[in-house]
Amino acid sequence: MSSKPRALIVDDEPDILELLGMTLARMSVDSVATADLAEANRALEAGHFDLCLTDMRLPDGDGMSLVRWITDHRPQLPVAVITAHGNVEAAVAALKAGAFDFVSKPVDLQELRALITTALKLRETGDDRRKEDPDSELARSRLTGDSPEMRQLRQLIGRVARSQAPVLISGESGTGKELVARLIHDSGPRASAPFVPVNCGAIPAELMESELFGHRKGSFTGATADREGLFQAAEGGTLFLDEVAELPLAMQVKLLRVIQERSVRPVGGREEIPVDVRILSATHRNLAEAVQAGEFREDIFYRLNVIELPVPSLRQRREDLPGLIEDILANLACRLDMPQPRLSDAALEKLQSHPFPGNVRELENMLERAITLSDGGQIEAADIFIKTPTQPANGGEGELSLPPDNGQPLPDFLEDMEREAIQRALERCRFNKTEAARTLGMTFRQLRYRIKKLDLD
Ligand SMILES: Nc1ncnc2c1ncn2[C@@H]1O[C@H](COP(=O)(O)OP(=O)(O)OP(=O)(O)O)[C@@H](O)[C@H]1O
Repeated sequence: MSSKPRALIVDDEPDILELLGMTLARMSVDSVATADLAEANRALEAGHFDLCLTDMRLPDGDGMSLVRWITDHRPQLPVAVITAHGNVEAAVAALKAGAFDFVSKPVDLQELRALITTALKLRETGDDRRKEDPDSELARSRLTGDSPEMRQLRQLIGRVARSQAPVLISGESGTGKELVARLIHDSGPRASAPFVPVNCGAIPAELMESELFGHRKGSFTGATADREGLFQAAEGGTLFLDEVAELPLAMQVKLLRVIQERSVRPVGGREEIPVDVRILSATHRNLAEAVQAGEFREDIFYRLNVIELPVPSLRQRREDLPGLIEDILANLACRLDMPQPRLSDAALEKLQSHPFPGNVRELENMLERAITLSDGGQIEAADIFIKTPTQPANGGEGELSLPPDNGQPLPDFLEDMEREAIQRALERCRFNKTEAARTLGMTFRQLRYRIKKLDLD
């Protein structure tokens, strides 16, 4: 691809046309300036473009109709909109309609340059193979499953990977939400920059601001040096907010500001630091319900949920089970440096009749346990241990007993009891951590911490 990239600019304000044209020229991009929709359409019909920048309000109509036309007829052409300052609705509507990004007036040159760079990267990766096959090899190799649900998910991933719009990945625990987020990052123009996952439920509320936005030396006890936050660590790449429903309300407000301004202010700092980060988030909860319950702010929900990507549960795609088992056993065998065991028919049947409330993660745990129990090259039904609410790990719902008189140190015994109580609660609540935390009389955050500490995940 040796020829210079070409951009189409659509705006009726001569000053903006000039600014955009000059910025593009400095980045070695040729541009064609048009002042209204009719002219833009003629240009699109006549030639090839690698990027389109359009104003929202045009003399003969709405920039949105151009976004829709391009999405339908030129899906490989990244189109970005120029919105009036503070018009969040217009920006969100354009992203939903297929715009890959937006820039607001007055146009910030640094932001504009970052946008153009990302769009041009799409040109480099948008080869013909990808055009014909959105269900890419990369996605197939990582996300196992040939069910229609899985194929559709992979196609959606391919599509949203090209956009810069925030995506909310929803689905039950263990369905593969983090895997999906990584795939969106790795299949898009930000792949060579960092992917930074943040578990919003695991960071103590009082540290969250400094973790996300960084801090200046001396801003609080223990801040012995300047430290950059996770937003800056993800510069040019993707920040993945896992368990986003657990973000405290005060942090939601701060996050909204960062998304809107595209800059962060470290704790104790006065300056704003511009950041170019795409935000993906995930939740196993129904965020719309959390908004209704007053636990999640509607404005931030609206900004994070520009595109919703639901990940199906294992129950919704049972036909994928044999393929998943095969892949997981192959991975485990490789990790444990042993030949890949086979699964007896009875063992497969046993797995097929289980509802898998903990989804793929539960299947992985079950097979890992089975592999260590099985002797020889075959996993039998007896090696598959299915925990049900009525048949917990220790064989019965009995009382937790006193320490055995075997000299076990008390702290170890207490830790065992804690582990057992948490495991039972999780099983009773079908691995819904929020619910389990409630029955244990602790906050979700505390439970996440204990699970991590006790290595229960
Ligand atoms: N379709 C799939 N193919 C292969 N592996 C999968 C698939 N889906 C999930 N996994 C595996 O299952 C495990 C759980 O996935 P992941 O951590 O992405 O789930 P999650 O939805 O983010 O869970 P949680 O909500 O509990 O954080 C991972 O080890 C992941 O690699």
